[in-house]
Amino acid sequence: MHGSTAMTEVMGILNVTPDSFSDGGNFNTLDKALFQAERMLSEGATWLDVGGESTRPGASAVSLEEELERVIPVIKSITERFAVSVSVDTSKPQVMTAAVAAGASMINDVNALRSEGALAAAAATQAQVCLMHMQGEPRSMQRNPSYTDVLGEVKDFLQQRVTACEQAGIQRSQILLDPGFGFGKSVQHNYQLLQRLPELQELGLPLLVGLSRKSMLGKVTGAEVSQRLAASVAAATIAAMKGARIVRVHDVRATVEAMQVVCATLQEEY
Ligand SMILES: Nc1nc2[nH]c(SCC(=O)O)nc2c(=O)[nH]1
Repeated sequence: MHGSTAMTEVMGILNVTPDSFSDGGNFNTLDKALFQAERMLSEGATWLDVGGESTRPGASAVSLEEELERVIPVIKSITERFAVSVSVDTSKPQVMTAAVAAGASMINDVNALRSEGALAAAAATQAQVCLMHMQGEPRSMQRNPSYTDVLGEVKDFLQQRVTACEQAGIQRSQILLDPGFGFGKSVQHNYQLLQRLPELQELGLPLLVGLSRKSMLGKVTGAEVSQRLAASVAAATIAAMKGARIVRVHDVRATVEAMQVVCATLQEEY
């Protein structure tokens, strides 16, 4: 029983890549992003994760200028208008610095601050930091992921990154950890990590997980990306029951209601 009186928080995904607002219409990217942000907040998200570079396997790289142009105006507008915590999904130190200056309060780095200058940039802000495990690079990570003990190796990697952060002057109280579902893992690896999530709690830091609409869910349901709501809510529920502090999702309303059921279940007293 991983009872915790605090309800698992829901982080809404706000991708500001060109294809993420391809629904036509005459709004510009910023307007669409603000509309989405407001909708996710009204649905109960307490975090919004703003990302300008897709980290899907095989995604093309985005220049620093382009990434700044995409995410900074959105982060600035959201934090000026709404009472919500914003994380920036980036691996570039310059984007980290600018995003926190624009109002972001978490740096969400799928590369766990391994880029040149990233540790120093994060340390210079007082922002929270999410360190995520990835085996290999987005371009090639899904070719042939292999582990002797996936949980043990993910845990060791995260511990090493925490140590690197502490040596750079980042406090443990600023750090969250993330096993990185889908980032250099087979379907089996992903489900082993989800099943053994409580063992990552032994690192003593809050866990953030991203399972929403991922291919590990498609593989077992046969559902297309847009048809993975039930599987995504189920996965978020399992993660929350196993101690996740934040779940990063596309479908905020449904997930918030699932978290309310988890919270009622894990409460000790009535
Ligand atoms: N912290 C964290 N950040 C993420 N950014 C993405 S992008 C791929 C997708 O959403 O399918 N996944 C994650 C995740 O799992 N954890």
